[in-house]
Amino acid sequence: MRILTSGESHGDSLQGIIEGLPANLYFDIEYINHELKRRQKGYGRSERMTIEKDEIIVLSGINNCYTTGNPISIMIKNRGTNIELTEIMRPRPGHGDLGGTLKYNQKGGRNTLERASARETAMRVALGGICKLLLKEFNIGIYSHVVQIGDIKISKDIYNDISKEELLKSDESIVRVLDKEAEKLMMDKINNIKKEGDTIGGVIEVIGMNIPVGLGSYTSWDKRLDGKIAYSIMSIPGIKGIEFGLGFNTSNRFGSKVHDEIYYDVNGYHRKTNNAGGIEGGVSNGENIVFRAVMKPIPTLKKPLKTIDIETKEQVYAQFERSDVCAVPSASIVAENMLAYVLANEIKKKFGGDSIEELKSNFKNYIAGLKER
Ligand SMILES: Cc1cc2nc3c(=O)[nH]c(=O)nc-3n(C[C@H](O)[C@H](O)[C@H](O)COP(=O)(O)O)c2cc1C
Ligand SMILES: C=C(O[C@@H]1CC(C(=O)O)=C[C@@H](OP(=O)(O)O)[C@H]1O)C(=O)O
Repeated sequence: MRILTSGESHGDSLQGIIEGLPANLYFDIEYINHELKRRQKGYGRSERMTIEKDEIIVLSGINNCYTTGNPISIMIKNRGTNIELTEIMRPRPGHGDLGGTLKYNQKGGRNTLERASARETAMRVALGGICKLLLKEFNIGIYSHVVQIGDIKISKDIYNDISKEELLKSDESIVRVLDKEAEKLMMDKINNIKKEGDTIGGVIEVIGMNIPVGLGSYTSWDKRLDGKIAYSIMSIPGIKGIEFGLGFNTSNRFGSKVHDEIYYDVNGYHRKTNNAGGIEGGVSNGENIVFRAVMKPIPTLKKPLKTIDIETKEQVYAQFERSDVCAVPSASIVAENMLAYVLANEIKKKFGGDSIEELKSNFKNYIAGLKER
């Protein structure tokens, strides 16, 4: 399976293609549009999110609401196109403006901004939403929540014992946080930072549930599941790091307090802890896949940082255009859908099949075989 996106932030539309989905999968447009709505929410976003009403238009690959096995192409119309697209001569530190201008031999940063912008992540969520539809056929669910904004953290380390029902409640919070007290503090923080003309980042946690053992492989470096997930998550604009399970905290514990001991009962192998975040040796181990990712503060500051005018080489202040102050909650939805893409790809790779019926039958055989092992 593969996905491809195109389109500029303030152009007519975003376009996307997904290739390799099995035939006969119910193509639930409402579900995909709901994912798009979830990405548009979040405290600290700019007025652009009140202008955009992200919905997909299907161009090809679907017949009577079912996939055909053909590549699927979709489009999302941009509404926020009526701004003056001035050249960016005062590149913003932290954004792609300067690097893109130099690399592509441009006059300024406009063409870079248009594509480096996280507007593109709307299409990724639509394509990832299609992947979520495939995963739902296997009862695999992907959830997320925000665990930190600036220096405000949720009070409880909950990744090990949280239920799907609890996680779904993050959709009810405008910061996507499950801790009411932290929610208030985070909103205050975002308000204060906005008043100061500054921006703020944070940390998200993403959890994949009901993952079968055996996705990914250690046989070659580029087949490792954690590597593939890390790549997809690090590709989200603004994401600066990812850790699986106990992650960076494995460094300050002994092995006996890190590795998840193995047990067996009528349901097969299982663990009582999940410090590995569901992946060992580059292969899913049947526990939840759990990772956290950190997003840096938004680079466009109302009170701008120093930069150089590309034309005059004078020391000036960076350009300011309408901008988010915090987009961490939205990034968590993008991350969910990037994970969906990686997992759907792995399911397709491991179980094969050109129709959903064939894929499910192969999956069922594998799961039945595991019970005898
Ligand atoms: C959902 C989302 C919304 C964003 N909104 C803005 C924004 O309004 N202004 C901005 O300067 N950066 C915004 N960013 C972040 C930039 O796109 C990002 O920092 C930039 O592309 C450079 O990131 P990189 O160095 O990680 O590639 C947003 C990111 C995401 C994921
Ligand atoms: C448009 C989206 O995010 C945009 C991402 C973004 C950036 O620089 O990354 C800059 C802003 O765009 P604008 O300058 O038009 O206000 C955000 O609104 C979106 O998430 O759909």
